[in-house]
Amino acid sequence: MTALIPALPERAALLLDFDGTLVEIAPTPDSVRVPPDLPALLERLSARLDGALAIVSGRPLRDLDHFLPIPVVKAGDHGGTLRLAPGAPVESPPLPVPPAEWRQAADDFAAAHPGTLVEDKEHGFVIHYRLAPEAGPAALDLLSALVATAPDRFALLEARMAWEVKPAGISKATAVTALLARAPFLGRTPVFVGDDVTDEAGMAVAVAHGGHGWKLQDVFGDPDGLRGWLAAADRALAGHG
Ligand SMILES: O=P(O)(O)OC[C@H]1O[C@H](O[C@H]2O[C@H](CO)[C@@H](O)[C@H](O)[C@H]2O)[C@H](O)[C@@H](O)[C@@H]1O
Repeated sequence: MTALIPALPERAALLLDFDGTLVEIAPTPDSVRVPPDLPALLERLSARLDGALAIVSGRPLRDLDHFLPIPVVKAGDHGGTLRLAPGAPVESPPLPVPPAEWRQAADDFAAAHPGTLVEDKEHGFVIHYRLAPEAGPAALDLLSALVATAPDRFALLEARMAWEVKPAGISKATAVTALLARAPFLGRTPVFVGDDVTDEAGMAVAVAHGGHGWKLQDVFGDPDGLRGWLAAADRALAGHG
């Protein structure tokens, strides 16, 4: 696999998904393990790319700050939020909040389906069924019925062993488009790496800008393979490649 991995293009901009890409999938959202040397590696790479490295995730920014407490560009909430630097204002279009009854219905669902759990986001929520796979179809039925009552405002997103209610009209394409329009990303060759269907919109924008959309499993195999490649890119950019 390693021999086939492409090199980082000249004057690249790196756009990296988090769950399942930079870190291995864990049983629950809170139990993700970040390798101790990953934050420093990402911070170094960002500096070597003049800041043109962004984490582009479905997670809220607060989660990204918790797992990666480093000053790199972060886009969260599947394109709903963007922050160019720590302490910088969070850029976000006006987004709807799901009705309280929807959120209550998700709690009721979790109570009735042991092993499932509900993850809250400011403008949506997720039903995770990784620990109760048999509940996946029922979660889909519930959430698609809810979203069908307000399709102009909300959309249902399939994630890995999870279904998410999120605002309609935003995606990782939103975040990547916004980033590539401004410095330090503007004019660079974007490389988006992700593992999930939710990443495909971001990959498509990178390709449309003359760059690459790399599916983790196809190019790197697993997050460990990607981290090794990032470390090699770091050494190459430092002139020790
Ligand atoms: O865009 P990403 O950074 O890939 O985030 C996508 C979602 O990831 C998280 O859920 C997934 O990862 C969990 C931890 O490994 C796993 O337990 C779960 O089954 C996966 O679906 C996160 O919880 C979501 O908020 C993100 O949208």
